[in-house]
Amino acid sequence: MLNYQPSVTNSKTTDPRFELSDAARYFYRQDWMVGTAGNLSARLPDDSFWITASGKAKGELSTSDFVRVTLTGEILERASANIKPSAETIIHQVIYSLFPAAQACYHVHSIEANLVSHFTEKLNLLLPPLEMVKGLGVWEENPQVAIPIFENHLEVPQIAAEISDRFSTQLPQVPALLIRNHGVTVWADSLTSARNYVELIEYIFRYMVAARQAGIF
Ligand SMILES: CSCCC(=O)C(=O)COP(=O)(O)O
Ligand SMILES: [Zn+2]
Repeated sequence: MLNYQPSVTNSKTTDPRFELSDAARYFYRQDWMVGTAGNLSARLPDDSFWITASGKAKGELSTSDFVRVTLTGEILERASANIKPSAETIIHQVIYSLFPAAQACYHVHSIEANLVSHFTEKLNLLLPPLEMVKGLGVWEENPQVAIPIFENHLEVPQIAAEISDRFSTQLPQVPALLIRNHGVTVWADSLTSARNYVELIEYIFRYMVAARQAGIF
């Protein structure tokens, strides 16, 4: 068992579960975490991470709706034995293992993410060269940025293995990936940045759907 001792137990400033719950509520209100959809996590100093428990309504999370797990998926802390970590925890494990600077990993389901996942059959989806792309860390004129797409296998470990395999040889241009017919996952060096990345990428997806309807992109 790894030792993680928050300086003040359940303090809003030190316990990331409060900020994760706030973010989930915000995403729920945007229709990006409808019902139980999506999962959010935050890494702790000992490399374990808090992740949303599986099947919880994301608009009304409390601190007991989280599970603390290791990078290998071992459960360290939970409110009760019947609470399970997100069914997609292994994807968060892969992201934290591949990207040591990642402090948060957010996964949401939006209608637009599912629509744009059909704009190509390839492994990468080209994003429009919008100013918003700068918010994802690409400061180029007319940026040609693509987001990696993965197939939505029934077995989540297969999705995670494909993410791990592909990213081990080719790093993505932006800290985001799309699972076809499923949703987007972003990671960042802070919880605030992860929330911003979700908003930015969802804005870009909304633009792509609207632009396609207008015959632009
Ligand atoms: C209704 S969402 C289906 C499962 C899923 O894709 C998801 O993001 C939520 O799963 P979790 O186990 O994290 O609640
Ligand atoms: Zn999901």
